[in-house]
Amino acid sequence: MAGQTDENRLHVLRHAAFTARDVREMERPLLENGVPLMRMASAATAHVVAEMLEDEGVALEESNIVLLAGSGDNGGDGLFAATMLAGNGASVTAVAVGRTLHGEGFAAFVRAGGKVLILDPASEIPGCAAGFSAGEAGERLRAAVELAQHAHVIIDAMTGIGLSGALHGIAGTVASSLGVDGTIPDRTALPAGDSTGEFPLVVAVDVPSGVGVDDGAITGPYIPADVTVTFGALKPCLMLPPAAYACGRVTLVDFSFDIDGHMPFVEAVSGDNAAETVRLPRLADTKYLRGVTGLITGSERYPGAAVLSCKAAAKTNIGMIRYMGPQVCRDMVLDAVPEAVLGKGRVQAWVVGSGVPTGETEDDDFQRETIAKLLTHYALSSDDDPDDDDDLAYDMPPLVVDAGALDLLPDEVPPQVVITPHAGELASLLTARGEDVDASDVQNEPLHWALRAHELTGATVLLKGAVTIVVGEPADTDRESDAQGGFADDEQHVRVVVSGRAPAWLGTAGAGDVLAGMLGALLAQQDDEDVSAPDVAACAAYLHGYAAAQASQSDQRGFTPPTIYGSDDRHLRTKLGHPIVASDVIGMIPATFAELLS
Ligand SMILES: NC(=O)C1=CN([C@@H]2O[C@H](COP(=O)(O)OP(=O)(O)OC[C@H]3O[C@@H](n4cnc5c(N)ncnc54)[C@H](OP(=O)(O)O)[C@@H]3O)[C@@H](O)[C@H]2O)[C@@H](O)CC1
Ligand SMILES: Nc1ncnc2c1ncn2[C@@H]1O[C@H](COP(=O)(O)OP(=O)(O)O)[C@@H](O)[C@H]1O
Ligand SMILES: [K+]
Repeated sequence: MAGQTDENRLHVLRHAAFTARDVREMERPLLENGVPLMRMASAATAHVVAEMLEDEGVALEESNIVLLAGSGDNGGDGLFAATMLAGNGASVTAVAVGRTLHGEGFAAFVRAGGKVLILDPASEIPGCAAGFSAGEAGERLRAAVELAQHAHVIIDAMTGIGLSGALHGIAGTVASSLGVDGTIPDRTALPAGDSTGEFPLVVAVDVPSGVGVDDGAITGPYIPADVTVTFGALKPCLMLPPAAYACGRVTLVDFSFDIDGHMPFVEAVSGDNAAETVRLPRLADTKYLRGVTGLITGSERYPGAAVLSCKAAAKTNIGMIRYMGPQVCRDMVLDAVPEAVLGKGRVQAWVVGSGVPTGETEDDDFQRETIAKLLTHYALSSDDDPDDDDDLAYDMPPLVVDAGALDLLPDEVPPQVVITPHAGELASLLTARGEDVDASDVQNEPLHWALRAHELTGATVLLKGAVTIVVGEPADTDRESDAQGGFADDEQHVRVVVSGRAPAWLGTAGAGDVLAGMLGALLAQQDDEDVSAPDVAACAAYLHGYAAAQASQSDQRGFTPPTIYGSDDRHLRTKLGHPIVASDVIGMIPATFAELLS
């Protein structure tokens, strides 16, 4: 049984992220017992840096390393790591970006022969002359940036979980000179978060300094890392977009934290989770018991979306699909899926809007009218004044609202309504509700805006991207407290789940239609009320991503669970894969089920 427990713990460590506050709570008892966490953190960091140099064929004695050190414990971790590297022959310069340096770390570093460059004229670091002129401060800054640009490795230890707001001051200037300012990482998608191997390699200590630790937002300067060595537990920024794209490969140093005693703030779905949401056929099943999905998708303008959504749904383990749409779509759907049933009837879940143009257009009026009529059954009265119709809305089957149906969403809906926008669509939905936001704001702070959309509408929000974020209510939420406006006020009450299973090859026309169909089918087969809508939605994104990975033969993912420091699975370069079209993803759905269920 011990093995089983270890396996569970490992799964949680690799798929759950905890807020900075919880991480501090988890480290406290260990620190009180005198466990030398900083020494453990720095030894692991030094080891990872040495391994990276070895991988690139650079001997430690020949290497130039620049440590960017802040004045907190993150800088302390960096200084002790740098001490070990200097002690083993590396040439290491510590650049102090704050006014102070961790006392013991600094003393050890100097003893090991490390060099120090201080940038702040007002700094108070023993033995380092300060009070230099503004001109000299500028010279020193340029020299530090130049040194770092020509190093083999930059160790980024400016800020860790103690960051507040965007990086400012000297740390901010250093980060924007060496990295980027406020833009999301623009890098080639390589398997296992691999780097291109170009110097300087960047190793982030705990987290890349400057990214939003708890929300993964990018609002200021930071240095994208090739590798992040993180301590104790994953922080949300290592999992949430866009910060996760700035972390590179992640190594987690297990400090034996009491992870069971704390609620993760974000969880990444795994293959096991996805398999659990699949309803296995039963001996006495009928097509109706296996679930029926109704789709009102496609239009005269975009008939292909009807085919993609219907075919994807039909292949995602259900008994039947019903399709409603214009003649051209009906013909194409029947051609692609002769099993489809046309017209109205009982369903266990709906999918609406994929391939339906937004706004008023003549051709598609009928499609939008049908969707609008269906959506009225999901409209809730305002929070303060629940009425009997709300019960009917809560009793409606789950509904996926995609693309051209998003602007028809009622003001407030129950949580079995899952909206599936990309960043631009979420920005439009929020703008229509009075928020001042555009698509790039959503890309920079996706969690914030997904939470806002959930709070405003009550819907489960699936925000698409390389890492897809889903927010909504946990399974055990009771409706009475919702009606009193209880949800979303307290972030603990909101479930945040991500899936980063897909390779970037999936960013191709029609991929969203395929996801909508798969999600509709996965919702139709749920007969366990303990599974929350956000979990089902994230698992649909996982299955979709997995099928895309199979179709493109790619090992690249938006989020790769971390390697546990000290385990044997030292990183191997894996398959990059090849381009695909959305139909290829549908073709791989059966193989995905076979693989995940075996
Ligand atoms: N978890 C664990 O188990 C263990 C954790 N450990 C390590 O401790 C780290 C946490 O250390 P911490 O608490 O000292 O805070 P830290 O991240 O160094 O940040 C404070 C510094 O950042 C600065 N600063 C803040 N905001 C800023 C801004 N916007 N722009 C610019 N500067 C800003 C702030 O400056 P100030 O505001 O004081 O001027 C101060 O200098 C943690 O991440 C991990 O590495 C390990 O050693 C052991 C085990
Ligand atoms: N860089 C990426 N990496 C992985 N998956 C991606 C990436 N970009 C987009 N995707 C996925 O591809 C799909 C695109 O959907 P969408 O934008 O709605 O396309 P369409 O409207 O053409 O169907 C989403 O599931 C999204 O998560
Ligand atoms: K850092």
